[in-house]
Amino acid sequence: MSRTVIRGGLVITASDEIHADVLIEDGRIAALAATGTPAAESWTAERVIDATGKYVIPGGVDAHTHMELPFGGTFASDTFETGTRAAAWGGTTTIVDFAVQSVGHSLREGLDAWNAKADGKCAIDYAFHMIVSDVNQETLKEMDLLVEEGVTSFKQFMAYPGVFYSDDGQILRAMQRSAENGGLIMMHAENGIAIDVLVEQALARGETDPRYHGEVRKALLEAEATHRAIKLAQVAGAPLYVVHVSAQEAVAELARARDEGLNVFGETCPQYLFLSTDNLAEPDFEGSKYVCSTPLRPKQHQAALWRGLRTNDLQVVSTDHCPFCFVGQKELGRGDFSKIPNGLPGVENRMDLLHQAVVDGHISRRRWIEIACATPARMFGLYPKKGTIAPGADADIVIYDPHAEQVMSVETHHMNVDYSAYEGKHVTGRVESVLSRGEPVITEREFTGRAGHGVYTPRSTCQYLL
Ligand SMILES: NC(=O)NCCC(=O)O
Ligand SMILES: [Zn+2]
Ligand SMILES: [Zn+2]
Repeated sequence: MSRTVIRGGLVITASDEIHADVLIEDGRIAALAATGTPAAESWTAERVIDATGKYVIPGGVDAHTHMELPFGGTFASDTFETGTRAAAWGGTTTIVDFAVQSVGHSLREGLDAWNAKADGKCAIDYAFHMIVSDVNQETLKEMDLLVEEGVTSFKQFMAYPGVFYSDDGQILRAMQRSAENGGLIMMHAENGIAIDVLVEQALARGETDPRYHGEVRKALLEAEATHRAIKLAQVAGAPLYVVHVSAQEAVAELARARDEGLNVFGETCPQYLFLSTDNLAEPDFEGSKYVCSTPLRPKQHQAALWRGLRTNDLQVVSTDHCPFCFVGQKELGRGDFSKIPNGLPGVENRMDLLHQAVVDGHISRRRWIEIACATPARMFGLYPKKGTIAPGADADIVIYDPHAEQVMSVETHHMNVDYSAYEGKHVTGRVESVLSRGEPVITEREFTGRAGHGVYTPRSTCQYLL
């Protein structure tokens, strides 16, 4: 039996903060005991990690990543190998990525393809949601099978007509199915049909710069789609999780639905909390680095997002990590913002940025762990294996130095992308060491993991329903 003890740290979970030692046996947490007590002192182990003065927190659960996603004629630049290694550097020990059903193909074909991309490559554990792009009778039957085997959430798009888009009828059918089989529909809520009209009109006026991406993808069209998705879910009697919420008007729709007692949930991302349309307006095509959908919003939307995270009208912060290099990828949209591949890098930055939110007073330490670890694990059927520090849980643990100072930069990050969305940002706090199922993946700021350590992790259904 292999044993590790982590001594002297402040153990933080979504519910508690205690000075405790943590005993790990064979990759799982075996026990916690208050530091200095006879019980803790009696533990012996081959590996002892001194966490004095540090936080001992659950590994992050990033429930929204896109490694190698095909988009706009190119592929997201992080592979499962590079992306999960970068995630580990940033204190994330589980990702839930999106397998894609292409139109005319089955869900199974998409899932098999994504399994093949990830198999043997990942440094940390991983699971899959399924993007449903082609709702038909076969797809609906396949959804039942996928839920049974641990792919329990399905993303649909009200945006991107002709690519991932589903109409209201297709959405309603998938929601009705998920009401029966226990799956959770994740919605990209933007009115893509209306947006495409505005894109065409903007380009006809010669408005081709990246900043127009933010102007045509209007907050009202995010709010309208969010409202419609909520009503469709209500008709179907299904729970709903709205991804990458960025507009204050969309937060208001979620808050109203939750006040009515509906099982409606919302996720936002660090880019909406820390970046804005000011970035999209950067000159010399630099704004393309910040093109994602939903788009970055004017700064005043950020207050509503922080408030939503405090009031639990928003429950999760994921990255929507979908990196494209500036050179050769974002550049595809020079002269036409609609051709810029959509997405930002961030899988390595999330835990640190949210710790900075603690330092800045936006959220408490326990809320940091709740929105970044515990709730995503519960929302997507991974709890308590993932997302907490408790006996029986996987020993996915981060030793976090809350006093270290760092400056985020492409020069020092590990993501396979040629820019940082947070270049030059000063952050207090840094990951020092990371264990994945008890194995050291980052050891005092050295990568000690390996491709293939991470395993596919089937999920149960949502554990967060009212
Ligand atoms: N968000 C984004 O811009 N790219 C990834 C695809 C998606 O999540 O819609
Ligand atoms: Zn989306
Ligand atoms: Zn996404």
